[in-house]
Amino acid sequence: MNEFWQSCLNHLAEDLPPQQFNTWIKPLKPALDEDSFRLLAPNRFVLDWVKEKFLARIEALALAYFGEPTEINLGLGEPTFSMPRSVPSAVAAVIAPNTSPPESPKRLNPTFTFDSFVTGKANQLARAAAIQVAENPGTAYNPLFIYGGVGLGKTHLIQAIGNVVHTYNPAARISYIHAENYVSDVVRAYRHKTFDDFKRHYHSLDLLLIDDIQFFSGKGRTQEEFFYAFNALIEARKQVIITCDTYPKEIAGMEDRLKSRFGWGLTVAIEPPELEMRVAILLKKALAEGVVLEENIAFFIAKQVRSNVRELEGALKRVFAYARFSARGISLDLVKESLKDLLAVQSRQVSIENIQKTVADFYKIKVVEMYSKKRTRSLVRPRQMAMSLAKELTSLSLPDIGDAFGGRDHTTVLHACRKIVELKEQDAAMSREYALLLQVLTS
Ligand SMILES: Nc1ncnc2c1ncn2[C@@H]1O[C@H](COP(=O)(O)OP(=O)(O)OP(=O)(O)O)[C@@H](O)[C@H]1O
Repeated sequence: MNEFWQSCLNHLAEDLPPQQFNTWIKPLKPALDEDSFRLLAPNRFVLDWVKEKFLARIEALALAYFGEPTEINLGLGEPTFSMPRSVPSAVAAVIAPNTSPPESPKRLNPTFTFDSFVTGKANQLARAAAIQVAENPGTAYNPLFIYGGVGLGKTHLIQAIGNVVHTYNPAARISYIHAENYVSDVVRAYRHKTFDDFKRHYHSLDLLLIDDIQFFSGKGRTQEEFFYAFNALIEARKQVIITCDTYPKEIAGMEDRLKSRFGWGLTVAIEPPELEMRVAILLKKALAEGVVLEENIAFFIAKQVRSNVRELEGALKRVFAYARFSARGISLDLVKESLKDLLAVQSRQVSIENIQKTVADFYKIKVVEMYSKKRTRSLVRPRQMAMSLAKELTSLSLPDIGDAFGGRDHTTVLHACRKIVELKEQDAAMSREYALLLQVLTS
C-alpha cells in the first residue's frame, strides 16, 4: 500500500499545480488497515475537499495500479505537515489566557462577520479556510494567506475571523492592522527609539491580522521587524493572517525569506464574484438597509458592475441616494438614471476590440492573431481566454463573438468558454490570469 501511495503521489505531483498538491495531497497520510486502504487527512476541511475534488482521481490511480477497483476510505488523523524545525507541530493549541488585562480588538468592524459574507465559487475556499482558522487559531493553518484583487472581501473575511476569535475568547489579544499603519508604527518606533515597546506589543499578540501586505514592498526595516514578529508568533503557535493583492511568490520588493514563510500555512485566493453571487450580494446589502430589491433590478446592476464588491456596494448606495433625493421608488428606469455615468464608461470600455487588445498585450501576441486561423498552442489559449472574457463582459451572442474572432463558429466559442472554466478550476495560475484580466478590463 505504501508503494501504491508513493506512486500515486508521483502521479499527482505531476498532474496538479504545486499549490494544490502541497495543500491537499501532501498532508494526507496512508493508514494501513486489514482489508481496506485508508488515507488520513489532518482535519475535516482537507478531508471534505479531498473527498469532493480528488478521491475519484486517487481511486482511478488505484485501479490502474492494482488492476482491480480498490476502495479508498478517507478519515481523520494526525497532521503530517512538515513544519519548519523551529516551529512546534500544530496540535490542539488554544489561545492561552493572558495574565494582563485584555486589549479590545483593534480596529475590528463588528459588521464584518461570516454571516454577512456572501459565499460563491469565487470565495468558498477562502471562506472555508477562514472558518477553520477562526475555530482553531494557531493550529489549523498558520499563517493563513488570502490574496485577490481590490474590493473582493479580504478585509471583511479576516476581520470576521477576528470577530469570531474575540467572541470565543474575549481575553485574546487581537490586532488588525493595515500594512501601511504597520509601516508607520515602525517609523514611529525608529524615531522615538521605542522598538522595545513595539516588539512587546506585536510579539505578545494571540492573533495578528495584517492587511494588504504588498505595502511592505521595498521597505527593508519594516520587513525585518515583521520577520521577527512573524517568527515569534508562529513559534508560540499564535495565529497570523495576511492579505495581499497577489500570490506570495509574486510580491515585488519583498524579501525571499518572508515570501517563503508566507507559504508555510495555507494560501487561498478570492476571485471576482460571478454574476449570481453579485446578485446575492446586492440583495443581501439591500436587505441590510431595509430594502427588498427586485431580482431583475439586482441582475441589471450586477451585469453592469462586474469588477468588485466595493463598486457593487457603491452602485447600490448611489441608487438608494438617488431614490431618496428624487422621492421615487426603485425601478429599472431609476437605476438607469442614477448609474448613467457608470453605464456610459462601462459600455465604452468593454468592447470586444478592447478585450482582444488587452488579452493580446497580456500574452504578448499580435491582435491580428486573435482572428487568424493559426492553431498553435501559444495562440489558441489567449484566443480562448479572450472569447471567454467577451462572453462574460459583453452582451454579444456566441455567433457574434465567433464573427469577431475571424468568423469562427459559435461552437468554437462555446468550447473556448468551457475550456477556460475547466482550466481555471485545475490551474491556479490560469485562474489568476483570468481574474487579473477581468479586473483590468472592468476597472
Ligand atoms: N462576499 C461578500 N459578501 C458581502 N460583502 C462583501 C463580500 N465581499 C466583499 N464585500 C464587501 O465589499 C466591501 C469591500 O470589501 P473589502 O474591504 O473586504 O475588500 P478587500 O479585498 O479587502 O479590498 P482591498 O484590497 O481594497 O483592501 C466591504 O464593504 C465588504 O463588506
